[in-house]
Amino acid sequence: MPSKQSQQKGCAPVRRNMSKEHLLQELEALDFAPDREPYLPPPSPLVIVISGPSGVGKDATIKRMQELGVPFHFVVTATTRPRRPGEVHGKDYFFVSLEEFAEMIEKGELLEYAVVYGDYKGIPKQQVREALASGKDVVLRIDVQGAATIRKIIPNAIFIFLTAESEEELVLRLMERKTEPPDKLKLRIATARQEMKRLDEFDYVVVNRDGALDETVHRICAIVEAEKCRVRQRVIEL
Ligand SMILES: Nc1nc2c(ncn2[C@@H]2O[C@H](COP(=O)(O)OP(=O)(O)O)[C@@H](O)[C@H]2O)c(=O)[nH]1
Ligand SMILES: Nc1ncnc2c1ncn2[C@@H]1O[C@H](COP(=O)(O)OP(=O)(O)O)[C@@H](O)[C@H]1O
Repeated sequence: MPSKQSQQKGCAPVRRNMSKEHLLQELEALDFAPDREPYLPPPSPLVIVISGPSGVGKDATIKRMQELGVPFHFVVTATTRPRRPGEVHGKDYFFVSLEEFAEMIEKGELLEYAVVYGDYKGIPKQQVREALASGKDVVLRIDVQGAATIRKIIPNAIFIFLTAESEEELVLRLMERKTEPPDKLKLRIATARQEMKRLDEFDYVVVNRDGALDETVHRICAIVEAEKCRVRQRVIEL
């Protein structure tokens, strides 16, 4: 039963009266040497897919996680889409030509690729493999069709669907972002309507509420923490 004092502190750690060495000497005298091997191996590195319609806040969420020093490897994917103002090659995307992209496909360098809003996008396989081998959890920020492909290739990945509170909020964000001309905006909104119908292909859904980006980051980290406590670990074979 914790002492009155520790009860007052809540769950303060109960301090040992004797040093660990002293206790182990006593145990030795009893001719008993406990096994020092850890009971459990460290949790397996995870593949975390963050997907959802254009404009829900995938990029903003990942940028915020990076600012907060969340220790995931955020995969930089390849695209033939022209670079937007402020985007950096090798950071936001590997911006490549159509020929270069075709060569990546030819050489089998892509784990997955798709045409997304008229541009090619693809996941460099080696980058994912190296990140996992280094023991890091890997985040894939891909569209809904890409998530479906990854679910076939890496069934043990964790699939998180990010959404805005409403279609109106989504459209306002896309308009405010000013990255698409009106005709392309319409395509993204029409695509978003279809993508919202595929929510049940995912394991988790996180609503990225207006002005609550840190709450979104916290929720995603909480999902990953819980997944690391699974008895049956999601071991990734790639
Ligand atoms: N399938 C797939 N989708 C990707 C890949 N890289 C990025 N995407 C997704 O492509 C979609 C369009 O990305 P982008 O052109 O940056 O537009 P945004 O989503 O409006 O910022 C987004 O949902 C990205 O998550 C990839 O390698 N594969
Ligand atoms: N929680 C939020 N509250 C308000 N605006 C947001 C939030 N998350 C993202 N945004 C804004 O919405 C727009 C779309 O976000 P972005 O990360 O580009 O979406 P996606 O990568 O999913 O296309 C951006 O201008 C971004 O700054």
